[in-house]
Amino acid sequence: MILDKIVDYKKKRVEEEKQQLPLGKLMEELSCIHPPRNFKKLLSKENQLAIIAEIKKASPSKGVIRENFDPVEIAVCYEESKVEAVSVLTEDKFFQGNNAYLKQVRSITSCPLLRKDFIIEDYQIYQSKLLGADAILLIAAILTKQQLVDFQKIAQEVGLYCLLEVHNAEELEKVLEAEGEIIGINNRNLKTFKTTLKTTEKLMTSIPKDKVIVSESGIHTRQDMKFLQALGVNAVLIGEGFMVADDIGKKIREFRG
Ligand SMILES: O=C(O)c1ccccc1NCC(=O)[C@H](O)[C@H](O)COP(=O)(O)O
Repeated sequence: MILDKIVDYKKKRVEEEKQQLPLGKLMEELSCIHPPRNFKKLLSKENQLAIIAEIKKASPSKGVIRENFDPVEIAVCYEESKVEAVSVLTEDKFFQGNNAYLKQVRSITSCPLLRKDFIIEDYQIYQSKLLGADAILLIAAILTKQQLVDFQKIAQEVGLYCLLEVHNAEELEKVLEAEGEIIGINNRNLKTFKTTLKTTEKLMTSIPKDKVIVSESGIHTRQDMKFLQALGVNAVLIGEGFMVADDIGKKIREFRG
């Protein structure tokens, strides 16, 4: 499965990153920790479907999505369009992302930033903070319940929110046991790459009302937004739907209706 390949590569990549900047040195650079921008509050506005807009050049399912890719230009457009948060893909091999993109985007926007990567080690959590993230993604499919608990604790200590991602009932149970507060339902089946919003519709019913719910992947139209809002979802995470647009601002206005 693609996740296994991504995780295998990630393990090697993190080892290289540790050689370049060992944890001790990274922690020294983190000596002054700023609180995160309020990712959770911005996603849970009453009567409004919040948008997390993703900066995503390529993906394993689609290959290159945006040829003319300038992360800073895209971030400026997202900020001008008043999205609630921005997600920056930093994974380099499968998504053609880069840690530098997160740093660059941080320097030009005050929007809350989600670091979108495959977190499998403590090191990456501290690194996310240093790169300027306000939130990180924790994927239940690649982490144990204990890792979800431990990683959330570290994230809280350094001032990062966590978006805990699930795709099925078993993963959701794990995330609820780990007391995740912001739950992302990934509509993409990572075996087939197919997306269906029915995944959100189905899993929503088992999520307590006090959680913030983000529907992720495969959201392509205003109709999709309306469908998810009617279900009671708090926020959507959209990558490809914006990345394929010539005029991203216009596309966001279309999605908002
Ligand atoms: O996008 C993929 O093909 C993919 C494959 C394997 C693991 C993760 C993948 N996507 C990561 C994401 O979560 C999406 O980038 C995000 O939800 C936005 O999805 P979309 O709007 O469909 O681009």
